[in-house]
Amino acid sequence: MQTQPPTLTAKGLKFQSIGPVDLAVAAGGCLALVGPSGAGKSLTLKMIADLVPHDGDCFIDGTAASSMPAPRWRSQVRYVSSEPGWWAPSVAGHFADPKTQADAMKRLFLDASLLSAAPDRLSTGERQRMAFLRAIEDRPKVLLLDEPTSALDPASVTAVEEIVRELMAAGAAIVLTSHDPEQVERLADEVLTLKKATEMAP
Ligand SMILES: Nc1ncnc2c1ncn2[C@@H]1O[C@H](COP(=O)(O)OP(=O)(O)OP(=O)(O)O)[C@@H](O)[C@H]1O
Repeated sequence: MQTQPPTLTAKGLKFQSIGPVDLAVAAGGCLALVGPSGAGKSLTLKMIADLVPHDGDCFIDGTAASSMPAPRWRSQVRYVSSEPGWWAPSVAGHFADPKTQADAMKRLFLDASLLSAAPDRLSTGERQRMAFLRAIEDRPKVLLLDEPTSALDPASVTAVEEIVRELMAAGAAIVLTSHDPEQVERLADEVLTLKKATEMAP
């Protein structure tokens, strides 16, 4: 049960047939968005991150996203896609300070040499773990994890979940999508089920 005021609040989020979605997550909390494929889980995370046009608004510690420039909102609210994009020639080019990643990479079974590699040379699972590390480098207040371990082996899943728990303990508010009910059980303290628009028709 959440006893402190929420870090993240979303009210009336709506994009085409998805929503309206209301939610709230406190510091240290994890809300899981679940539901069938196509129900709008990823789009809801993208609306929260202000990456797609939408109705409704989100608030961080009571301040509306609509009241601040988008870059300021996105510096606090980070969307971690299950299919991350890469823009620099090397993996290292996506970090402010790649040297600080050595310990975390070791924990996630990632060889240090991957930093100097081109992103498209990495395996899907390596890219997913590096994108996760990239997203948490500056410890955003709100982390939106979209199927964060979909391409990972069980040991790497456990290692990523350990880091997620540490971020929560340090005060991050997490919104997670996952098709793995056991992962939802392990990480989330609240669950919000989204339905496909056709299921909601009277
Ligand atoms: N940018 C977009 N514009 C219009 N429709 C979109 C857009 N992105 C996704 N959709 C559609 O919205 C619906 C919800 O997509 P979304 O990716 O949020 O589903 P999801 O619940 O995350 O599914 P999955 O579990 O398969 O990842 C889908 O029918 C999808 O085709």
